[in-house]
Amino acid sequence: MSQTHTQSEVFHLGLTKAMLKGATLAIVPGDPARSQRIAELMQNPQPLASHREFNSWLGELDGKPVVVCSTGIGGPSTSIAVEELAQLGVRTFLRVGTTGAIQPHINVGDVLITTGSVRLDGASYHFAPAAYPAVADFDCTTALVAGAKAKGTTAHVGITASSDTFYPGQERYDTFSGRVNKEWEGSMQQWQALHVMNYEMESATLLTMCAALGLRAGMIAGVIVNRTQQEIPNAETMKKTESDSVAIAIEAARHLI
Ligand SMILES: O=P(O)(O)O[C@H]1O[C@H](CO)[C@@H](O)[C@H]1O
Ligand SMILES: O=c1cc[nH]c(=O)[nH]1
Repeated sequence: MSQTHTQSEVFHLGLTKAMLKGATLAIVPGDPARSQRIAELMQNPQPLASHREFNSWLGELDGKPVVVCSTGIGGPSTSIAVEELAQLGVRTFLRVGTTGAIQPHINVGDVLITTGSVRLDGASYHFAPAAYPAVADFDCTTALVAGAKAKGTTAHVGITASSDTFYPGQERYDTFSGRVNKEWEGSMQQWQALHVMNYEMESATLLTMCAALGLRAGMIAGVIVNRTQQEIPNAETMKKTESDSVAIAIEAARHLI
C-alpha cells in the first residue's frame, strides 16, 4: 500500500510540508551544529526541528525558502534525511562538508567540489548496483564552481573517495589497533594514483541516491587536513574552512532555486 506523508511529520526529521513553506532546495551539512550557522547567513532564519542527528532550520534567499538539515555522519542517516526531505517536496540537495585532502598540492583551507565519488559506502548499494556512478548533478556542480569563483576562493573540482568509516576506510593507522584490514592497506596510495582528491563520508550515498531517484545533488567541502602531512584534523583550521564552503554553497543555492 502506498502512503502519503504530506500532511504529517516525516518519521525521523519531525518536519511537515507546511513547515518547509514550499522549499525545494536543501543545504545538507553533516554536523548538526552547522545547520544553524548556515541558516543564520540567510534571511529570516528559523529553527524547525531537532531529532537525533537531524537539526533543521529554514531560511530565505531572495524571498525564497531554503531548508537546512544536517545528515549526521555517514550514508545510512544521509539516506534518511534525503528520503524524508524529498517526501516533503525538496528536489535539490547541496552537501556542505569537511574533508581530508589526499593530494599534496591541495592545502588546508581550500575548497573541494565533487564531480563524482568512489563508492566506499554501503547505503548507496541499496539504491543502485555497483556499476552505477555516484555522480553529481551538472547544474549543482556548475553553480558551486561559479559560487567559488564569485567568492575568489581556491576550489579544486574532481573525484572524492566517500567511505563508511573515518579510520580504516580512510586508511588511518593512528588508532587504537594501529592497523587496517588487508582490503584497505595501500588504498590511499591507490586513490592518490587515480587522482582522487579527498576523503569524506556522505557523498557516495547522496550522489548515488539522488541520481537514481531523479533528484539533483551537489557536494562541496572545506579541507581541514591534508593526509600527506598528518592523519587527524587540527581544530583551529576548521572555522575559516567552514565559512568559505558555506558561503559558496549559499551562493550556489541562490542560483539553483
Ligand atoms: O563535516 P561533515 O559534513 O560531517 O563531513 C565530514 O566530517 C565527518 C567526519 O569527521 C564526516 O561526516 C565527514 O564526511
Ligand atoms: O580526513 C577527513 C576529514 C574530515 N572528514 C573525513 O571524513 N575525513
